[in-house]
Amino acid sequence: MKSSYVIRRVLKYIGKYKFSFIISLVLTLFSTVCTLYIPVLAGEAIDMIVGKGNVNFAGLTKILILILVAIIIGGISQYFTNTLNNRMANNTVKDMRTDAFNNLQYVPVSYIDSRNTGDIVSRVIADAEQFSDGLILGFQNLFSGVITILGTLFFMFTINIWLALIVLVLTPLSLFVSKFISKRTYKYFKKQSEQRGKETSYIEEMLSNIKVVKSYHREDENSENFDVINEELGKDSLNATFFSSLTNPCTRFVNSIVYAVVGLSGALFAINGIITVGNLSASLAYANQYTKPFNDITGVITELQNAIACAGRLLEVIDAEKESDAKGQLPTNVKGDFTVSDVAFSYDKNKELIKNLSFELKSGQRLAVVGPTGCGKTTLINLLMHFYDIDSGSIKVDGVDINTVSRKSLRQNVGMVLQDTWLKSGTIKENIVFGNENVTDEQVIEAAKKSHAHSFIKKLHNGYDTFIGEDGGSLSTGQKQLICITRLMLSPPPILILDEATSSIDLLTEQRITRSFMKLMKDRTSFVVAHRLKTIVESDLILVMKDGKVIESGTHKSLMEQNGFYKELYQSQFD
Ligand SMILES: Nc1ncnc2c1ncn2[C@@H]1O[C@H](COP(=O)(O)OP(=O)(O)OP(=O)(O)O)[C@@H](O)[C@H]1O
Repeated sequence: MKSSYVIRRVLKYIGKYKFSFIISLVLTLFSTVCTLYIPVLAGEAIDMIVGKGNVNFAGLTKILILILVAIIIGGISQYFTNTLNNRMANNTVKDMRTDAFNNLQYVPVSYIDSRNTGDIVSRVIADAEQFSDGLILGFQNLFSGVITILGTLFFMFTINIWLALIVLVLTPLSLFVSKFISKRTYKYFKKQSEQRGKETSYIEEMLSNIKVVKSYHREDENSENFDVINEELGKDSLNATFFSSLTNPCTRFVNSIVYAVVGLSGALFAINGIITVGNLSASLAYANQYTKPFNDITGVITELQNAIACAGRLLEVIDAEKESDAKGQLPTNVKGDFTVSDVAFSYDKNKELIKNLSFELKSGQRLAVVGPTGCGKTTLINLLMHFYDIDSGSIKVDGVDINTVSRKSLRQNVGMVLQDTWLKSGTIKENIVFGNENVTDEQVIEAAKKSHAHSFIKKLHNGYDTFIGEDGGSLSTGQKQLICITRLMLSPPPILILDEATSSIDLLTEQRITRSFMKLMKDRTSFVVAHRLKTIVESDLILVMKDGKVIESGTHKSLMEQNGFYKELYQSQFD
């Protein structure tokens, strides 16, 4: 994404808070002018103290009151500016995060499938956070820095044109030093955060695979790999700290040069009566703080460049193209007749996967899809659910092409139980009633009894009120599937899809799942992706797939009689 485009888009988001933005700018102007005016007042005060017995107390009191007022107004303005800036930056980032998350709900499944989930999460969380930090710093330092430099020069020119010119001539030195330091500091801080990211993901990867690590005796090698990453992080952190700690001494050094030159020339002017002692003192005060805003501005500019890069990554998620959808609706009482005609589909358009797929399933019938791993069973489910668009052919439900109806209208008629179950963190009951909130406790228990989940749920320490963490917590794969089946049992849709759990579940739970799903499937059109063939012998139609193609189809009996791949597969599981 081009920086100019990102800036335009970000300004559009900030535009929503333009009222706060304008107030913040006005308050910054107030606080900076107040701060800059204090040396002038202090100079005037000094000029009122001429010598012993020659002090203008009345004028001095007035000036001291003015200084106090300037300090109070400056302080209050700064407090409100900071509050407004923080609120604006947080709200802008909050709006962008909301847009990104909302857009992710509507992007095609292929968008998520083809990307690293960790990367998407990092864009919405970490990049947004860095963008917010950059924005706050930008709001706070950029405008005030510019006003401080212009204000300082303005006040100095009004005090004495020659002293002001000396400061102006020394400006490039301030610019050069601050640019030199901030460039290097930024470079090493960036390397440090990249390296930190690497170290975090390495630790995460090793801890989440600790059993594999131990079973392959990789402990020592892992420690060595970690040492290399850690060493690199140490070096980058040291460099970053070194350059950032140079900021203060270098700023002071340049300031001291400006201060010394202004002090020396000012003293000569004062001796010759060109300026007063008060004016000299005011000029010295300005010279003393002249370099700081240059540091602030250069720091902010590098920080803003980083923030723009982060905003660009976030905007890519916000702008990701939404899935197109048809407007049509399926009839209200879907029967569940399926006609799949000559369907072709591939994820990678150069690598053919499903071709010439055709079958017909009448309402209430059961279809089982079997075949070796990677043959395209889950892909077929993806197509039936319209998660992916087919390349050619047609899929019709009750005679209506699914391409002509909205995805929601299709999916609300389909209940799915996948191997990767989706459970939210909450109680068992909350997970069962999900999407069906108006049901009673009795209905929940009745559904759980039907799905054979009741017996294990009641043994949990808090029964239906047991809290399960994200992704089912400590429940087994089979138990999670039983909860999902119970969820469907509460109000079963006319079409069902079950991707059977693999060998990771015990035989008893598997039998329970099969029994409960059989109950659910009664009189409903259902698709079962079968891994264990004995569960599908009673299916009305069995599709045997290999390399994306249906190589055999029929009932269990007819397929066994064909003496082909199915028979081989079936026998291999029982021999
Ligand atoms: N999102 C995707 N993008 C690209 N290729 C994919 C994607 N999903 C699956 N594939 C590929 O498509 C082929 C079929 O995969 P699919 O998941 O349908 O197999 P499967 O029969 O369900 O396998 P299993 O029994 O192991 O679950 C495989 O070669 C797989 O690598």
